[in-house]
Amino acid sequence: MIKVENLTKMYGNRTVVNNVTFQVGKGEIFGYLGKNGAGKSTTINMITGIVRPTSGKVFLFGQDVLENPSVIYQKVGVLPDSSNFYPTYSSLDHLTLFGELKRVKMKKQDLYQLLERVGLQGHEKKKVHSYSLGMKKKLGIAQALIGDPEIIFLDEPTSTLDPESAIEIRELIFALSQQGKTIFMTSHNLEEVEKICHRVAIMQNGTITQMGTLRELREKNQASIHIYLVTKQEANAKDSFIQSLKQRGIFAKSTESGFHLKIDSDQVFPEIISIAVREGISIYRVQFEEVSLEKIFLESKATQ
Ligand SMILES: Nc1ncnc2c1ncn2[C@@H]1O[C@H](COP(=O)(O)OP(=O)(O)OP(=O)(O)O)[C@@H](O)[C@H]1O
Repeated sequence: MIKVENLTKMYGNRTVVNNVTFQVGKGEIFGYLGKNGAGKSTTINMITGIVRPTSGKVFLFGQDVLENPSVIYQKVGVLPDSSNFYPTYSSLDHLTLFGELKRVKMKKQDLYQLLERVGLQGHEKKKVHSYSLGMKKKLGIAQALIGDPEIIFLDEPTSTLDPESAIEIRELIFALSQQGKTIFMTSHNLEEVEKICHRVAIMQNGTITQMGTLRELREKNQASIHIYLVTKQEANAKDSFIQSLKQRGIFAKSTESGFHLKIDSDQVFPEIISIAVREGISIYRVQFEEVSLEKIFLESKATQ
């Protein structure tokens, strides 16, 4: 649905997006991460036709955006990094106006439904100057959903939202992807990205330094999965279990409450269970600890 090839943006002598290439498929939630100034918004602005690339290509639905800009407006929704609204207009007024600009015919009922989807029910007729930052963000998301777009770009969709609203918006994003919509979102909230994104790209100083599913990033970064097993076993039975695991090349050591194991892939887990059964080890509790996206992100910074 989205294909970006060698996309570059220079402002004067400064390269703010440098030779970026990626693709996003239908129904995917793609997370674009990076610290402030990394070039995330500039990438979105180039894909959505707001900023002209210095070089490179952008294809949406297989069509070259620079050659055929009309595709952008018809089937694409955008929540920009900052939305400007008319203070004396209500949510209903804004959606009506944006609908007209996008040439989408919407009945009053559709507008109410859209505002309910983003959690603005009860505020439809209130003027925007009385809105909190979070309410303006929700209005921006409603605006992005006008015309039921196939590709939705969301620049920081949950920043400024309270935790409850952020959960609602995450559920909405997830539901949109379940309906086959393609979501490209930026976020600073790594925990959020871990929860909802199918794939991520990490951007640093205009360049993508890591890209893939979380599993791929973990494997690429040789990130181990730590497993803690709680048991009430006698010491000699524990030793025998540890020896069997070591013979299979699995790191294992005894702890006060049981065992600490380290594996590179969860594919090994069924074998661990088989060995435990064979060795007569009763396991009361299992705790997994996987390397977080935050760690990958921080380590990725350290390599620069
Ligand atoms: N119109 C412009 N002219 C000159 N420099 C610009 C312009 N727009 C953006 N930049 C610079 O490009 C760099 C990337 O900006 P961009 O807004 O894409 O970053 P970002 O990753 O979205 O950051 P944030 O998380 O703060 O939104 C920044 O250093 C910014 O100052």
